[in-house]
Amino acid sequence: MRSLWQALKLLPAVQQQSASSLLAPAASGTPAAAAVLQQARGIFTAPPHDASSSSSSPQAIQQQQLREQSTAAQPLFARGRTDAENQAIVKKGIKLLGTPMYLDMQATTPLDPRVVDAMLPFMTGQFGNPHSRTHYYGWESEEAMETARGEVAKLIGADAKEIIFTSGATESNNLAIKGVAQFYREKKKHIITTQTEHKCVLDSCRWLQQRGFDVTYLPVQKDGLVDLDLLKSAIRPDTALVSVMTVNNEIGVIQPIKEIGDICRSRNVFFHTDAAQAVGKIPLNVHDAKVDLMSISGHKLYGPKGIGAIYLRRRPRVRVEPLMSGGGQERGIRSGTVPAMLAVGLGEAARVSQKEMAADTAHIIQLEKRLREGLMGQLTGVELNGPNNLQQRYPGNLNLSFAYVEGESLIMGLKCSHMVVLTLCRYGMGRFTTVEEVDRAIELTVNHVNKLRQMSPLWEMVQEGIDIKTIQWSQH
Ligand SMILES: Cc1ncc(COP(=O)(O)O)c(C=O)c1O
Repeated sequence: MRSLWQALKLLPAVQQQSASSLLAPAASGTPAAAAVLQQARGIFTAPPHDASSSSSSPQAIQQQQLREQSTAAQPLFARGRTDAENQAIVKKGIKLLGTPMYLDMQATTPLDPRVVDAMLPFMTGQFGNPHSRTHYYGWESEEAMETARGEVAKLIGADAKEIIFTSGATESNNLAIKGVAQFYREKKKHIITTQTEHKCVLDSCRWLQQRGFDVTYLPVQKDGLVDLDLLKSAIRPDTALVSVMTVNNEIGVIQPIKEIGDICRSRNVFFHTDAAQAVGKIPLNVHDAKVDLMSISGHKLYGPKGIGAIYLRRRPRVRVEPLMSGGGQERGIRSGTVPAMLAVGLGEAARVSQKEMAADTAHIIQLEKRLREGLMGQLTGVELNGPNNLQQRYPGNLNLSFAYVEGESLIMGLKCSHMVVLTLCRYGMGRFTTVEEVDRAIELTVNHVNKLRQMSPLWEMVQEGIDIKTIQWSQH
């Protein structure tokens, strides 16, 4: 029946159009959508390492030319805006200081043009409810949703049946922590996590504590890593779940999830990892790491906001109590219509991330080195927060402390980074970050740190050779 309907192709013409033709009607039928997209709308470009650029077909050459034109003309942050819009932003003082730049990739990442392309048909003609079983519109949405599920699964070495779509990592973390705790509550009442988890993990644990569960919040070491001996000693016979994030959003530390997985499996405890900052950025395999539950966020891997997923292991099976009651979609674990368009975006983001991971990593490592060396070469009193090696730290997150500078003033001056606590500055780089953006960040940081230090009495003392650790500070 289904194939008959498919064969009939009863689709409005618009469904057959690509993103390029929808956005740039004059250019329809010409090159791949990503290239036309950027021409038509000024959307950011794919980086030079995009695999398609290596081909020498006329299409690929044209794509490359468009990319170069666009990259040269406008930095990422400005792309997609008119000059007047950029001017307005400058006036408002938002983010811009002369040259636009975006270095907050932990907060969110821009959509990859390939993702936009994949999603567009599902914003227009292909609008069916993926759970509608009786007509073609439903089936084609369902098929696209299942393809996307497969891509997400592939990226983390899972089976598609183990992937449940959610609204993002916040929901996935809530579902993992509250869901496991509540499902196994008759036998187990204890959860272990760390003090440096994302707020949605910590708040879910607090929520459980208010309902009679016990939670151990493990401290981390100076470099942000979990102490495995401490973890082992914290596990109790009634421990249901250990939740430790894969990559930390503030300092980029990569936790030893394989070792944690081994410990948990050997003690018969489920292991959940919030991998929002890791999926699509570093190689992950749920079997190698013996992960039982994994949280994924679409907008951290160049996919759309408002979609995410949770990996739930089938063998040995992990069960969760759903957070919501409803139509029983997603195997009864997550009721509510899956937004097929967003799921398709997440699937494409996962596919592209897998394909680009090596190139992304090489690109980001170069940028990180340039930024770190650029800052440390021109400023003294700069310290790296987190491990000083890229086996244990994601390079797209460079978190630095600037001594003798009040952090808030620095952040206000830079308008580029994210403030963690005073004197810390997080620089978040990704697939679309350019060398120009990094150089601009170096220039601005050096200028502002020097300016602020000139106003700092502490800095003056240090310059005079006074060891400020020996000073007795008055409380008045
Ligand atoms: C580590 C971590 N977990 C969870 C989240 C929440 O993700 P989402 O925005 O998809 O709910 C974030 C995003 O800031 C994050 O960095």
